Amino acid sequence: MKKVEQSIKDFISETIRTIPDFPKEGIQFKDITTLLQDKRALELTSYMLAQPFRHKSVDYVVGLESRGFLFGTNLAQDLNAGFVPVRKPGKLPAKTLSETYALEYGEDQVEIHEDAIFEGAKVIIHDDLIATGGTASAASKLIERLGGVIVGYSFIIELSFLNGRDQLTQNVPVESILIE
Ligand SMILES: O=P(O)(O)OC[C@H]1O[C@H](OP(=O)(O)OP(=O)(O)O)[C@H](O)[C@@H]1O
Ligand SMILES: Nc1ncnc2[nH]cnc12
Repeated sequence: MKKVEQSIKDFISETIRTIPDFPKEGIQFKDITTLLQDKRALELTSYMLAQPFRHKSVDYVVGLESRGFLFGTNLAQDLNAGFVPVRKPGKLPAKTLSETYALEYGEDQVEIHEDAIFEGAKVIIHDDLIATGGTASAASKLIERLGGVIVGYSFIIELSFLNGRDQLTQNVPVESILIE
């Protein structure tokens, strides 16, 4: 990796704080609010998220509620794509598809508007963090049920010891700025 890229990663990493035992005992919670507060980290994170996909044709960036919304719309604009939210249950107003999944802590459900993407659309799934991969995998199923084609995954942080990437659609590039 280029030296400058590594120093950007080191800088971004330093702006993220780890909160022990939140929201449950044993979870080392990665808090990106401190990254968001820092205008340079904010700009560099946007830059680093877009970098691997700049020359790819992308129709939509799908952002996962809620922290996947923070950089998701910006990433969509950088890639000349639209933005589609995947939300927690009962939040989207029109007709939806749902998928249930297991979290690192607990269980949840995600939904997408059934008219959100067209058949054959090229989609990048973005979230702040991948842990077990349950959320991104459930979102992948929603997109594939709508006939979308996942062409990339984009995360700020990957907790690689949880092997979340094994849950994702195979043979699709997974781009994480920071791998722990
Ligand atoms: O890979 P997984 O094990 O599925 O975990 C990752 C998900 O967990 C966090 O979201 P959370 O459910 O805490 O919701 P929030 O973004 O609304 O805070 C994170 O932002 C990811 O969406
Ligand atoms: N350790 C963690 N930190 C922040 N968000 C998470 N979502 C799942 N696990 C997490």
